[in-house]
Amino acid sequence: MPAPGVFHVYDTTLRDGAQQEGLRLTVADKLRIAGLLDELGVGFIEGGWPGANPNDTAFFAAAARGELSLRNAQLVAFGATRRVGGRAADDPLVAALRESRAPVACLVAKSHAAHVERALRTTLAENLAMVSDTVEHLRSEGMRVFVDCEHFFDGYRDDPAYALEVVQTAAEAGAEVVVLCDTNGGMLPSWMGDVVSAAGGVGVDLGVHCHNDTGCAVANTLAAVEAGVMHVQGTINGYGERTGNADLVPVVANLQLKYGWQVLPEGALAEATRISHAVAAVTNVAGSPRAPFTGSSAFAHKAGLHASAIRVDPNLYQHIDPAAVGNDMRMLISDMAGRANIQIKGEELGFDLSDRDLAGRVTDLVKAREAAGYSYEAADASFELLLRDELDELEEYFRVLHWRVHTHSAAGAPSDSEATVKLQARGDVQLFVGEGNGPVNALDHALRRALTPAFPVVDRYELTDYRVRVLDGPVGERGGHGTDAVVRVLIDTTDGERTWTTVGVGANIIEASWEALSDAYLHGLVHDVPAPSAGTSDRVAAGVGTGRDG
Ligand SMILES: CC(=O)SCCNC(=O)CCNC(=O)[C@H](O)C(C)(C)COP(=O)(O)OP(=O)(O)OC[C@H]1O[C@@H](n2cnc3c(N)ncnc32)[C@H](O)[C@@H]1OP(=O)(O)O
Ligand SMILES: CC(=O)C(=O)O
Repeated sequence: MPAPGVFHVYDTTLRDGAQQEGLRLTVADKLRIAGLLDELGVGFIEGGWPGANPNDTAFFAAAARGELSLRNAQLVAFGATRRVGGRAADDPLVAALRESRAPVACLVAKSHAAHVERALRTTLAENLAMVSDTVEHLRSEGMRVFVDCEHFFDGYRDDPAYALEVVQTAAEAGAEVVVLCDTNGGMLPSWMGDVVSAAGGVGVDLGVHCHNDTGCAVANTLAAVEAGVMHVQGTINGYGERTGNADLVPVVANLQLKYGWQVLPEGALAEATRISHAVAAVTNVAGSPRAPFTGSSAFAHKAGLHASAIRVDPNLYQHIDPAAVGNDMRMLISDMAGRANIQIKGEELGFDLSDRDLAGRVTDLVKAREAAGYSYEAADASFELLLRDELDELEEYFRVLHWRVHTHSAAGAPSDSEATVKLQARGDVQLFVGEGNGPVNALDHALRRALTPAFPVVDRYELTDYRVRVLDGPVGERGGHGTDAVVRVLIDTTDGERTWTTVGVGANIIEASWEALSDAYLHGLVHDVPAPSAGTSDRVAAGVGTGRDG
């Protein structure tokens, strides 16, 4: 396929993306996302619909005041053709497009005859007049104009002559690009080509805007490109109305890495994963871990057979080098692991597991522990502790002598928990009490206080997540159910820079939590403190700390 001359990468995250259920962007969010889109190197950023709501109007005003400076992209104001029976020059929403001071306007126009007659409730001729009047007016005001032909594909199937007449009218009025929209997202890739080719006969540059209702938004976009469109619209992380829009990163990654078209500035694609995740942090709507190219699982390998080939050459089980989109390969440890997974993961963690017997032993241990309910896939830190233990490289930072926790509740008052932890660290015995708003919270406070005299660094550790999963029971045994089931607890801990996850399993949720909790501290210490020798002493440093405010 020949490389295109001028190809438009057009992002509509701030307009159609914001039409996603549960997604709400402030002006500051929009400015931040626009900056990220510009870093990705898209050519056009559709900022919203000025005049339709105060937020979008304020965003364009902020951009016009210089609060947004774009290196690569042009800002686009979205709007509609003028109202039925009016004049574009007098239409308040058309005025808002002019006043947005964006250099480009993108107008949504009806192109499906049934929509004109039933939704717009006007004649086919008046709709054509609305298109030409609005395009000509904005062109005469010095704006570049693109036209989004809403429901184009459905409209073409119903009444091809009228759908093409709308394209022709927009082109003759001065639209630079006419965008064919699969508004209801019902198309399939093999249906795109003929329709795009027919519209191509009009002789104007065409674009495509696909929704994902058949799960084919990216494929439909690429099919339209193959049929000749030179302008692709999409959103970061596929955000958008209903099931979303075409995810722009897979679209551009496929164009660059598969077709060999340089559609983003040199080097920008390698920022795609960072930018996709940064946009998700602003929207507070996480992208899917399984998102092609940018998802955290996109290059994660679990199966033993895959890992054994990857050890020879990662390309044997990867369609691209993850670095091309700024992502990383990850090796997962689970009961589906073979020696190769363990060896690769071990090397990643800095251990030499080239010895096949040693790697085999660790593999068997992992499988046995997974059968008992442990899951190392999400708990890298516990896997590292298991590995160190098996290699005799796990020093005893502290020895727990005993712990206990109890919870009291009084009628009408919130329940309180109190935990006691007695341990030995750096030769001293520490006995501390912690209080908390639940048993795990109280245990955390007591353990932290007991460790602090020997290891002040633990003050930086913070538990950020705690997840419990009820399991069927160990393989081969009749599992408990309901309140006597085996549970798995996963705890995420951070020191402000690094985050690690530990796992605990037990029939008693408190015991499982204690295992995950004490391993979380142990893992932090292994990384932050040179290995001590535990030593012994009769000295008891006792104190009582209240965890609630600590
Ligand atoms: C396919 C897409 O996703 S396009 C983008 C859709 N995005 C949005 O709708 C979000 C922003 N929209 C809004 O804030 C509001 O709908 C507004 C401000 C645009 C209009 O609000 P209202 O004046 O209250 O009208 P309402 O939303 O009820 O109906 C839309 C009107 O626009 C008309 N209309 C629809 N498409 C077009 C079009 N392409 N050109 C001109 N008029 C149109 C409808 O016929 C209807 O007219 P009516 O008021 O005479 O019944
Ligand atoms: C314009 C647009 O968002 C659509 O047709 O889906």
